[in-house]
Amino acid sequence: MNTSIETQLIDGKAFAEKMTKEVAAQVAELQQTTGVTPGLAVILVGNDPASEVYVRNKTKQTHKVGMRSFMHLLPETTTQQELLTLIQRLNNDPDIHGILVQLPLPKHLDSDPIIQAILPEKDVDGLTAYNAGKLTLGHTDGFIPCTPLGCLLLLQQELSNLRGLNALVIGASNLMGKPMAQLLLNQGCTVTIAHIDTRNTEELARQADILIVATGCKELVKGSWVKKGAVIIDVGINRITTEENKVKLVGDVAFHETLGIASKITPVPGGVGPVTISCLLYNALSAAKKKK
Ligand SMILES: NC(=O)C1=CN([C@@H]2O[C@H](COP(=O)(O)OP(=O)(O)OC[C@H]3O[C@@H](n4cnc5c(N)ncnc54)[C@H](OP(=O)(O)O)[C@@H]3O)[C@@H](O)[C@H]2O)C=CC1
Ligand SMILES: Nc1nc(=O)c2c([nH]1)NC[C@@H]1CN(c3ccc(C(=O)N[C@@H](CCC(=O)O)C(=O)O)cc3)C=[N+]21
Ligand SMILES: [Mg+2]
Repeated sequence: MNTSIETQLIDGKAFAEKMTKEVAAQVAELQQTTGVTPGLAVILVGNDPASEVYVRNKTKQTHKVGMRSFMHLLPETTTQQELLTLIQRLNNDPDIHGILVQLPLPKHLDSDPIIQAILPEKDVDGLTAYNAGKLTLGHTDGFIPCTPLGCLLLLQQELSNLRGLNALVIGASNLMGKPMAQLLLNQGCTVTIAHIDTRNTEELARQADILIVATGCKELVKGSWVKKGAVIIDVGINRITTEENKVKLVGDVAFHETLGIASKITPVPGGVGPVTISCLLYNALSAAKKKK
């Protein structure tokens, strides 16, 4: 039988607006009670298209909630040492509570030592060994990477209980796939991670109740890969040029093919992206609160 079901869109934008309002109220309260204004420093080296989308929206939202935003737009030619020196300076600056280095960095830079130079208490992206270790151990007092945290919050809104569900995470980066899998495991899901060398990703996808895709390959996941009734979280941000010569964003899932098969899916744009930003603001607020 080939009956089609109604696929619901998960409104990340609306979720993010609610969360951002809550953060704004807490920023105002923190200011009143302690005089502290949370400050977030963002470092972007060169020009990665997905990072540019992120930086644009982030700067707007940071100001909207009453935080300070310190943008460091550095040329493609920046050296490893220059970047390390900047991070040292931000680590020592009491007005900066959170530091975020946009990934990927240009190829001539070695990103891991740069990330690890960030003080764990300012690591609002949750990428240092300290915070990644906290997540793995199930501690709840470290910083959780913003995108997987946002995906989890959306899933918790849509599904009352994640326990026992089969979850497939496609993509295994330190920024997204790995922490996502860990979060889902901590919630009681049976988790599988697929990556570039996985041989049967399609077959694994067909068994997944929850499908989370973060690969940077536009429209990788086809409708035929999706189990009927699955919940899909599409993390991909890919810029394409349409036949009418317009630039638009598409995800890592062939969105239209999943309609009638998935029970719920996050659109791109308007899905995970805005929630990532709210989670970043939330983490920056937490960093400032711990400092007071
Ligand atoms: N909406 C949002 O808020 C955010 C969106 N993004 C977007 O999500 C995507 C992924 O980001 P990120 O995790 O940082 O990217 P990375 O490039 O760091 O990681 C991609 C991962 O996907 C794997 N992969 C690549 N191609 C395939 C494939 N065909 N099949 C299975 N696995 C594959 C890679 O495997 P291997 O390493 O083995 O090559 C790697 O593990 C990007 O489009 C990015 O722009 C990212 C963060 C936030
Ligand atoms: N250290 C690090 N941490 C990251 O979290 C990180 C990163 N590097 N590098 C780049 C990716 C990408 N990313 C996005 C976040 C929000 C939107 C976003 O706001 N998206 C809107 C776009 C709306 C629009 O402008 O069209 C949406 O999807 O609706 C996009 C992309 C975070 N990333
Ligand atoms: Mg990356």
